[in-house]
Amino acid sequence: MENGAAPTAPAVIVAIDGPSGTGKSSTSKAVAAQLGLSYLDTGAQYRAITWWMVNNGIDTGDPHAVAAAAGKPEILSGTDPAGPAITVDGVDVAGPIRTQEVTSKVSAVSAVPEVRTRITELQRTIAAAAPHGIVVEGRDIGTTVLPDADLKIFLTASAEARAARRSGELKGADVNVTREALIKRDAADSSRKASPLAKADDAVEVDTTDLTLAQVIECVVTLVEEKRAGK
Ligand SMILES: Nc1ncnc2c1ncn2[C@@H]1O[C@H](COP(=O)(O)OP(=O)(O)OP(=O)(O)O)[C@@H](O)[C@H]1O
Ligand SMILES: Nc1ccn([C@H]2C[C@H](O)[C@@H](COP(=O)(O)O)O2)c(=O)n1
Repeated sequence: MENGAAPTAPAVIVAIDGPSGTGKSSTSKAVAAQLGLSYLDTGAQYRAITWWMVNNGIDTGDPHAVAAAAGKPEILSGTDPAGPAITVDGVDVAGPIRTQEVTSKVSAVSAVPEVRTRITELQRTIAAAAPHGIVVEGRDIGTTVLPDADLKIFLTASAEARAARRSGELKGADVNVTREALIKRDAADSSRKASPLAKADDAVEVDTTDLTLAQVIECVVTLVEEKRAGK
């Protein structure tokens, strides 16, 4: 370098999609932190708008009511992988969006096209503003939100492995009940008309069933580094 400064790596956009419990959040946060990238949890945004609907008495089973209210809440997402903040109308909702009530209603709310248009716009704005690049995780990032992402990963794992992981988090939860709930949510997310959960044709599929989290992180870091090196 002429001025002696270290060369900076070009910004890189990484899309990580997959069903629930495949390790998207854990992997994306760690990869972003390791590579100095921003991080966006798009599921948290759909959870946040669902939380707002519930708190404002909107019938989440009524797509017309959800569509009419979709533009009202102001959702702000932080992109620090060490502490990804999320607020709705200035209220910190990082905890409340993880309740069972929100989890059971988020698929219906996120299937409403007006909701997806609104949230997709937010996601694209955030990704475009990331100074060194970003890891964006969700269900339709590689197919719809960022179809020109530099690298697309689609994580999978058996329903049994995913249920065991989730049951480990939700102390005392019955693994069979957890498994059925995961399968039901994935079916709803995959079968909706608007931008369903799907693998992009050019995504690299990584089956995490028999991999440790550390192995998955290492695999994705290597794929990003290879992409950056132009391989
Ligand atoms: N390869 C792995 N091996 C063992 N446990 C894992 C692995 N990957 C993730 N986990 C654990 O599984 C749980 C779910 O992971 P995570 O939240 O990252 O999944 P997710 O795909 O983002 O799920 P969701 O879409 O529901 O948010 C976490 O407790 C995480 O630590
Ligand atoms: N890009 C996305 C991300 C998430 N959703 C919906 C569907 C999920 O069931 C829900 C919650 O996501 P999670 O926090 O479990 O990752 O949000 C979506 O439709 N599109």
